[in-house]
Amino acid sequence: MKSKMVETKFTKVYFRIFPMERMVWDYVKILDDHKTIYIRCLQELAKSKENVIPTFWTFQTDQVFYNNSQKEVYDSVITDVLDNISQGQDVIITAYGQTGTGKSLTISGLHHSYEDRGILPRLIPDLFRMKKTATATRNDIKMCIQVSFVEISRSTIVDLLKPYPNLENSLKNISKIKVRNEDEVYKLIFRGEGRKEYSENSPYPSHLCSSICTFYITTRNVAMQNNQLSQCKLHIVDLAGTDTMGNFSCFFKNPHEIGRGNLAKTQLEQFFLVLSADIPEQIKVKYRLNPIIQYLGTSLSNSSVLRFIGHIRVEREDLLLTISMLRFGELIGGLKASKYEIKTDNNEVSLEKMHQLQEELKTFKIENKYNSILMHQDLARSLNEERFAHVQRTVNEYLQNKITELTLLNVCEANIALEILKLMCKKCEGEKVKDAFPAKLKKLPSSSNKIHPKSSRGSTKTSSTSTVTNKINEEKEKERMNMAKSRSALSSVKISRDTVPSLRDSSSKTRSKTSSTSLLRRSLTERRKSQSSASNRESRPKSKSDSVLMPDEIPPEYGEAWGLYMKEKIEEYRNFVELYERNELDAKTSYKLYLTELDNLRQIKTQIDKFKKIFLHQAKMTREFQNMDLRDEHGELIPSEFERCCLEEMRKAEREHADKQEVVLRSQSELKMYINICKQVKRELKENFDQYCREKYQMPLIESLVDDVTMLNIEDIFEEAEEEELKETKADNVKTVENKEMKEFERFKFLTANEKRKRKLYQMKHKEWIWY
Ligand SMILES: Nc1ncnc2c1ncn2[C@@H]1O[C@H](COP(=O)(O)OP(=O)(O)OP(=O)(O)O)[C@@H](O)[C@H]1O
Repeated sequence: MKSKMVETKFTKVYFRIFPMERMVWDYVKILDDHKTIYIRCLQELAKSKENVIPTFWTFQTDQVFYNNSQKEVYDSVITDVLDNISQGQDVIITAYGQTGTGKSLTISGLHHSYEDRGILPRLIPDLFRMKKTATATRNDIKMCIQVSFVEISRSTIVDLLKPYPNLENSLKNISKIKVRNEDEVYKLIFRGEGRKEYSENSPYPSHLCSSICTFYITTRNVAMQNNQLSQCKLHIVDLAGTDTMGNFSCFFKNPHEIGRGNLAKTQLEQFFLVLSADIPEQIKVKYRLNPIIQYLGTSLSNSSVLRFIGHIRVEREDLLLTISMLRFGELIGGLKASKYEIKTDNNEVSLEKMHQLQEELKTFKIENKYNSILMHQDLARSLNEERFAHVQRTVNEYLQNKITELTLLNVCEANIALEILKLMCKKCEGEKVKDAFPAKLKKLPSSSNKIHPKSSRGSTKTSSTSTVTNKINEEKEKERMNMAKSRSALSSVKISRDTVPSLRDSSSKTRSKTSSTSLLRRSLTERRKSQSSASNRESRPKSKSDSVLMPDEIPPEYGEAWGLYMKEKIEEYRNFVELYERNELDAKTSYKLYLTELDNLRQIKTQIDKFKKIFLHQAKMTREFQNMDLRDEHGELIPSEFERCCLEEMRKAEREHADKQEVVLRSQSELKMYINICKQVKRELKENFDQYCREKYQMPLIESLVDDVTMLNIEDIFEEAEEEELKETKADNVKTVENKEMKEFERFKFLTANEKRKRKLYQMKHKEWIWY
């Protein structure tokens, strides 16, 4: 395969400035070209140097975004990216920067409106459009898209495409899901978004770890043997925010969480330092310590398309971090170009291959023609009397051991030979020869009458000539002679079953006919032979109640007994179903209520934290600032009015929190109760069925199955509730929203919320309550 080596620079670095209500441009300036950015030298900001002429650091970028819409950012960053992907080149798009500067908004924007959706949701329809264009013109080209979505902290990897708890030990176990349309990807990423780790106390959904969404795009030419044309990866990375302890922007993060973000950025920086150095040997993946670098693997090299979007603030307190981000960008931007191999002549290759394949196809076609002539030729037309006589002779000789092999030219001859053999067998058993000749032979043309005994017999009715009769008699005599000879030979003839498929089939039919016993026993043996219970379930008639109360735990062997039970004990069965469905409905309602209450509880908790960490702190600072350290006669500090108000509000919220906890616990036990009733109904139904089996067949259900009612999976009920919700949202949206893509985006949002709840629920189930 020919290829072209090109030396190109694929790295681009962008910066997005966080907008403020009142922007102060004293420390940061942007040139009109929107590519050069100036940052005030920090040394000059010291008090002693207040009146010096300001000097600035200069940084060159590929574009600086300030007050740009999400669409503008997307259009700039994605230029050429889709072309690179279609050529099979790996792409990494990364957002990095200080905490709360808009990385997640740029990358996902999933928590925002459709208009403010980020790069990831905008790329999805474009990717599928690309797939459509690539496959539209050529039927032999197929493109497959798979998705992975992971969250990486200091040293652990979480698979966001699996339900919580989804911690993975190895990169090999990360799921890679094939997606066929936008809807499927949206569902996955919205769910994954909900499974991420968020800060509990931040005023916006702040991510504590880095996340990577990867698309694996494989193009194949199905007409070729070695059919993979290209395979590439598109990684979309949202790095954890970096920060400094004590900064107001990260008040909700603990030192561990801040350290995690800083470490990720520092290790990446180190890696790029080595990449940019002129070292002859590329760093091997196994030396990449950081899990993000390991995960990105060979995609993280200077021959891939790299798009880095730095996020910065321009306030004085953030300048140090801003400069650090710009320097990081400068380092990436300065990466040396590397040689990249582009397959330039796919068409040439495919043409060459195409010629070869066409030649092969020609040969196959001719071979196939001959085969079909030999296989399907009609007996009456193609097997003339000489040939028929020859077959008969050959079979006789074979039976008399004169020859060791039966040479037959086609299936027709084989059929005739078999018929003759069959006939011989019958003769051996003393049956009449006359009636035993195959019906097919009657149809032979009249020319064959001379030889064909049955046809000859027919012709005797009409023909009066003695020659014909004589010939018939001769034939009969001959036949008799042959039979006598062959009788002795026949005892030594062994016809292998493998060479006669029809024999094999008929014998199996006979076997199956004779193996019938009682209903249940037969059902047991037959069903045991069948492969999986899943396929059995598919073949069963499906009614709603059947799916509810003919659960997996009843073995498929009991299927027929279950059918009879449903007929005979229908009243009892209906009662069970009714009770089960009523409780299941109650469980669903109760679950929804429980989640709402849980949400309320969380909100109150956030409010309490806000009072504790922000308002009270502010009140205290204000009092200290105003030097209002008033003390009572016992020397106790008298709180200011502001502090008193905050304390009062906080206590009120704490009382509310305690009440809400009570409500949550109550709804939790209510939910448990409904689930237990459902389980009980199932158990009782099984016992009832077991009783029925004992009475009817004197055969109980397997003991362990009666006792062990599979845990009624609460997640199943919730999944169902979720699906219902999805349908409802879909229906609602159809009424209100016009735009199709917008509808899709908005209707999947609740999936994120649901996943967050599920994660919380899991954590709460496995955690002890903290009482205030
Ligand atoms: N360019 C912008 N325009 C308007 N709002 C913005 C912009 N950038 C960020 N925000 C807002 O700032 C808040 C923080 O944004 P976002 O969550 O994207 O930051 P982040 O860098 O991902 O934070 P973290 O590091 O904590 O995850 C959000 O409420 C977001 O809406």
